Amino acid sequence: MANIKVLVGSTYGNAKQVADDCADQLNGLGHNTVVLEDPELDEVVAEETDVLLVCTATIGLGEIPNNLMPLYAKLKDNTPLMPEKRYGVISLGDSGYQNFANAGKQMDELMQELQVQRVGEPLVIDACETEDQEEAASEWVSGWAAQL
Ligand SMILES: Cc1cc2nc3c(=O)[nH]c(=O)nc-3n(C[C@H](O)[C@H](O)[C@H](O)COP(=O)(O)O)c2cc1C
Repeated sequence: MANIKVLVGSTYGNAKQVADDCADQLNGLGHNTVVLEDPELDEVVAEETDVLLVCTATIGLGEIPNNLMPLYAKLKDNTPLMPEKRYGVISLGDSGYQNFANAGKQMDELMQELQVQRVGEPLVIDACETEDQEEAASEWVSGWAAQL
């Protein structure tokens, strides 16, 4: 079973809610999952961290939410390579905006840069089209967790 850190990027609470539900689900499957609302670099690079699950909304003009931005900047600056870790991405957005789900794309690119191994395809949840975001995430997590 894996030690999973959920890296949340949330302004209004949607992504946080999805992250909490996913953590419950993963813990129910026997994993050790912790949701980090203000993730620190140390917690992410820690040896005991096996898997990173990014769960972020997009804000502003396609930006990473304020609570996740410090980690993004530190990872960019320090570029700690983590080829032994795995990750997945849940990206919340609204296709009514120009830079649809851009924060999830940025986090995905960063993880690739840091050589973290991606598990599965990122899940993109469009607020315009998805009535039940938690349910969409839950279905995705089932498939994702099976690949861990
Ligand atoms: C002021 C504002 C700006 C937003 N900008 C974008 C954007 O550029 N791209 C996008 O895909 N979604 C954008 N969204 C939609 C949010 O990502 C979406 O509503 C998400 O579910 C919010 O999650 P949160 O409650 O965790 O912050 C924006 C929403 C607001 C309120």
